[in-house]
Amino acid sequence: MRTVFAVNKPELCHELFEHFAGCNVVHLSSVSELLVYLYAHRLSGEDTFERTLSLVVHQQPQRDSQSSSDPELESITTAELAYLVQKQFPCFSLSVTAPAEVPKALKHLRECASLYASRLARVSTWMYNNYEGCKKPFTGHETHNACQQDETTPNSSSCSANVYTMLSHLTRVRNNSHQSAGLPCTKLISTALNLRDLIILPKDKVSSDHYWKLISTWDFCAMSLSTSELIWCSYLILKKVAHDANFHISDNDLFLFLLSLEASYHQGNKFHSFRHAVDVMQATWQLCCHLKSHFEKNSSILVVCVAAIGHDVGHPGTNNALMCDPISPVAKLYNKASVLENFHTEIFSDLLQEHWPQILQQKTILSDTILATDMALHSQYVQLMDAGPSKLPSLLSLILKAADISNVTRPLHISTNWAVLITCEFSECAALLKSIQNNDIYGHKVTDCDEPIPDCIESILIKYPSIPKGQLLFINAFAESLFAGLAECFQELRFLHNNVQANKKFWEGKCK
Ligand SMILES: Nc1ncnc2c1ncn2[C@@H]1O[C@@H]2COP(=O)(O)O[C@H]2[C@H]1O
Repeated sequence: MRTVFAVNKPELCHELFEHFAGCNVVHLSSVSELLVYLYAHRLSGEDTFERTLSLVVHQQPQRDSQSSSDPELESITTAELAYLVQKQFPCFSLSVTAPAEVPKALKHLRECASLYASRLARVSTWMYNNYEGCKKPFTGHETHNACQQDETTPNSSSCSANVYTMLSHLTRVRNNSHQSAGLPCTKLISTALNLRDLIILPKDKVSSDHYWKLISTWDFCAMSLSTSELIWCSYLILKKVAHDANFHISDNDLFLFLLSLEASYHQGNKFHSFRHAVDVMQATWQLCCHLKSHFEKNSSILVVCVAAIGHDVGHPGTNNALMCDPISPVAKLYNKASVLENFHTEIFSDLLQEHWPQILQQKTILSDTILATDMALHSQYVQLMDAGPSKLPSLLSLILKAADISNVTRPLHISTNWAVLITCEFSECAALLKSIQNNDIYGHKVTDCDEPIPDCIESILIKYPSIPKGQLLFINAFAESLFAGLAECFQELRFLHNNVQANKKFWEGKCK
């Protein structure tokens, strides 16, 4: 079922009723109402806008039309709305069209439906489909048929129903980077909407004290938080470290940055989602607090926390091996070197350019720390740590690298929950590999392991018997050497090594 959003012209549906058969039609009276609808449904989880292809039908406003909402936002053209939607909701498969183009647009959506038929089909589409978006770069000022629609089949490179692919995301970002400023999206939205109103917290937990206590301990459990709560915790941390670093950003702009970042992660990923990013940022911030005396500038703490929350942006929920074999269009662009990490860095830099350009004054720290999370470089970092203080890699890179795998140092029940999620993601990768070998990428129906994680560890181990061995393998191959090395170099981080040792002991007991 496709969702059609009829914006700013309710009678649209009567004129186009025959074309909307089988669609869920949502009437919205303005662009700001559309934005609020998208943010609210994304935050509540009611709709990720990633699993199906939706259509926004927008009537070009009359020159003299008056709007009850923000006049500047409501007077944008349909092409400008298409540009704004792509910019603010990068991972959404949401096409914007004028009424005249509806029949053709819906035909394209139907043709592309197979690309979204299952989790596996979506992941394959994101990674391997070579649709690169609208060929001509959007300046945001074109007329509404800027995106030349092509009649070819959906699986080829030119299904122009704004199907999300990693290549289209990167192509748009690269088009943006060498263009003069396009539509001032951030200004338009932050002027029209009070974004704090979108962050709905549980009634009994509205006070910041509750969340401040949560984020200030190593027992932080990102799994137990809603998307709104994750955004609220991120806001509290970033507001604090930005204040300490004298980097000013208004609350509304910080919320808009976080909302756009959340919409740039795939909510359906088991492990590599916005939730993981917030967990890594909270760990990064806590490690910086433990190592405060080692920092000359508070801006370093801000930049590494920002790098942490953006370090996996746009992650497809697989890994570099699957990005390179079969070779994906994005892997070709990076010559198979740290493909995902380079992708995250480019995508995140574009997002910061739009929402928090001041951070890009430290672009090198941002890219170095994100690239340090490539596990192919793991042994180099461990050897450098063992080589003594003079060879020590950048402390900021070590901190983000440690935070990225710090789930194995969290209290056992929290660590076990992360182990379930990574185990589900690994099994999806195995299913994808199998479908590639069977040359059946789009047709394969892998069962989403969307089931809730069992409450107690014993039930988890009955349901996921491979976890003890998998955790031991990972701790012995990667985590123990890193956290032992960090404990040697920084006494303040000994607790990490103690925690991973305790968890390892538990897993050894389960493997007997
Ligand atoms: N608890 C865990 N068990 C097994 N592998 C893990 C665990 N946590 C992190 N990883 C792996 O460590 C990798 C760190 O980089 P990535 O986030 O790309 O992908 C991560 C996973 O492949």
